Amino acid sequence: MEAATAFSSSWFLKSSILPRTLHNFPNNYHHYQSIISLPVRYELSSKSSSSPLRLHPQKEIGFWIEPWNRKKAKGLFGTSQTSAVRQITGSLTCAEGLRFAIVVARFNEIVTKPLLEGALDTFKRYLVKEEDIDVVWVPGSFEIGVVAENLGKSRKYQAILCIGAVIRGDTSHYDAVANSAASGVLSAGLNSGVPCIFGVLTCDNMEQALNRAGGKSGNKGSEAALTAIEMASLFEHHLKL
Ligand SMILES: Nc1c(NC[C@H](O)[C@H](O)[C@H](O)CO)[nH]c(=O)[nH]c1=O
Ligand SMILES: CC(=O)[C@@H](O)COP(=O)(O)O
Repeated sequence: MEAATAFSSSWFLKSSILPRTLHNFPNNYHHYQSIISLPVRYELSSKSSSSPLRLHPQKEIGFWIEPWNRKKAKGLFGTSQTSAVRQITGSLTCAEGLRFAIVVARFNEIVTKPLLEGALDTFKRYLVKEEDIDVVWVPGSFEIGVVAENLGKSRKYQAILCIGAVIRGDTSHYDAVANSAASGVLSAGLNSGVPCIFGVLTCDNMEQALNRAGGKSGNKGSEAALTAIEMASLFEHHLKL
């Protein structure tokens, strides 16, 4: 996908898609919105206006290099791209139209609120519409799993983002809540078949937590939103049953 974006922005591909090549494309070529044939005797220039290929940076693009040209193409995309192995990843640039639920714990709200804001901001930057996001508040991180599983099973969302902050106290309660939150989110994903993302901080003290909620260590809510988009895209565009 990243390679395809680079193509569309700076290179002009003088070849055109060969129906023969499309016909020969192995297995699941229908997974891709566009398939580019690279007969390797391509010519590149920066004049993209008259390109016969309309590359859309927000669409998944599959590359098919004819077997007899693969040796020559080696190095263009790295060796793995030239083998017969298909590599599949979710995309961050196909987030439009995907729906997300965020389950957020009220406990340690001073931390979870900025984590939520970071997540919402990232969804916005990646073109997820506000109406495609539902935020569900729960009392504490211990409660996240059951709600996430329920939301996953509703089939209304492509990914569920779970946000919480477990901060160590004087007793072993921390371990119980942190472990329950982690296994709850994991089970929710496995049982519902919908990606459930672990955006729950497990910190030794409040300073560590605030640093990760928009402080000097970034915003883990924002990072978790990116993971949610990638996983939602992976499932929606490639792994749908
Ligand atoms: N101590 C923390 C909690 N504790 C509350 C539990 O999550 C739960 O709500 C309660 O045990 C009732 O079932 N929650 C956090 O999210 N973070 C904590 O540090
Ligand atoms: C992780 C917690 O639940 C925490 O608030 C418990 O604190 P303590 O161990 O001092 O009771």
